[in-house]
Amino acid sequence: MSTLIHDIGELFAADGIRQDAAVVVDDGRIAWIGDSADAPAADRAVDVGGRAVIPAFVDSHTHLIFAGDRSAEFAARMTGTPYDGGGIAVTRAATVGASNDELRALLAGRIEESRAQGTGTIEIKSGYGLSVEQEARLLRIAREFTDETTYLGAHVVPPETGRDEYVRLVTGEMLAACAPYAKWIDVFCEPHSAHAFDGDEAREVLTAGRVAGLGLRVHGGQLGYGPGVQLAVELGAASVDHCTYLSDEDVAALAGSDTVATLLPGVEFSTRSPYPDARRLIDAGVQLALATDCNPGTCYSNSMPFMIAVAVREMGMTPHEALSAATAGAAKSLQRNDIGTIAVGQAADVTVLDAPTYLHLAYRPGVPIARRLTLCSASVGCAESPGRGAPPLTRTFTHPKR
Ligand SMILES: N=CN[C@@H](CCC(=O)O)C(=O)O
Ligand SMILES: [Zn+2]
Repeated sequence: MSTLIHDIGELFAADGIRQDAAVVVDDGRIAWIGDSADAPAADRAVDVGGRAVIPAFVDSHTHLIFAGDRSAEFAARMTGTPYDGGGIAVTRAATVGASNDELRALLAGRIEESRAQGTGTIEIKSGYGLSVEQEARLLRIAREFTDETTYLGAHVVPPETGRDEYVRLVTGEMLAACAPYAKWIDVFCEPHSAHAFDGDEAREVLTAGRVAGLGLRVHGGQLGYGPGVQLAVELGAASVDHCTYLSDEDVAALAGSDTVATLLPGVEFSTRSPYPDARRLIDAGVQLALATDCNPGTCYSNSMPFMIAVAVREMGMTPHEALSAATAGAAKSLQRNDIGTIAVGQAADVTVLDAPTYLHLAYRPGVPIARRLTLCSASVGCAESPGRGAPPLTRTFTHPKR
């Protein structure tokens, strides 16, 4: 069934921003893009009333599968207690104690929240199991929701196991149990945390993951300067995430590489830390992504519009750069060329803004204007906010430039 989406006030297309545009979707793919006035006939039509349409956000870094609550840890941070990764053990205990159905329900609810804020593709990491059975269980459940699953057994060293023994487990039996459910392997490479992994340990983890056929991702430069970024580039990781603390050598290595630097501004917001300098990276030619890192410790927000607003306000990104990083950049970090842009042939995964222009993403922080468009064979609609419903597409907008 083909669908015509028309009266698009502003279309954030791969070849530039178009006004008064229309898009035809056929069989889940974008089949035609042009002026609304020239739109061909289709089996059904959706009038978006002058709203802006953008690619659905790609949230390329989340830890969405967990149980428990760490709001008290957040409150303590706001009065000066620094983050060091120690709270991961608290989430582990709650997660291990939750049944499969409880975890499924928690994850489904968080994904529903993400969709209601305009997110299409979501990456999900394990990392709150820290044993063979529990890590495999988390990935099995996450796989029910997304193909973008990441094995993060190397999140922290659990207290009951020695460091060397744990690295052996993560690179051996645990990897074998988890690899069938994972596309990626990740490691928290952070010499500034007693709980995380140093450069040599991270290298062992990533090398073993690569041998098992997994793509590489790295948590690097979150709490201080360290080897994570250089290691990611050297091993050809798809992405190195956080990049809050970067030496000039780190920036130069990223600039000459295919490794995407994924910035996670919700973490700096929620840990009251200095933001990464996105401008420095863009000016050096580094490819950037923006993602939420949604997790119970450093950022319990799955709002991509919020990340865009913070990146623009605090990190020197233009609204265009921030939206591109949250869509095309994040798609690149997942090595996906079918999502993250609006162009003929791409997956028809788009988000409608209750606004005349994408600039409102940063201009109206905290206002729920983004909704992923769902194109089911039976119906067309916008993802609903849990308990609140989607605003109907009845209001119309006139683009400010017209
Ligand atoms: N830093 C490592 N992992 C997460 C935080 C996990 C937690 O504190 O529960 C992050 O990306 O920030
Ligand atoms: Zn993370």
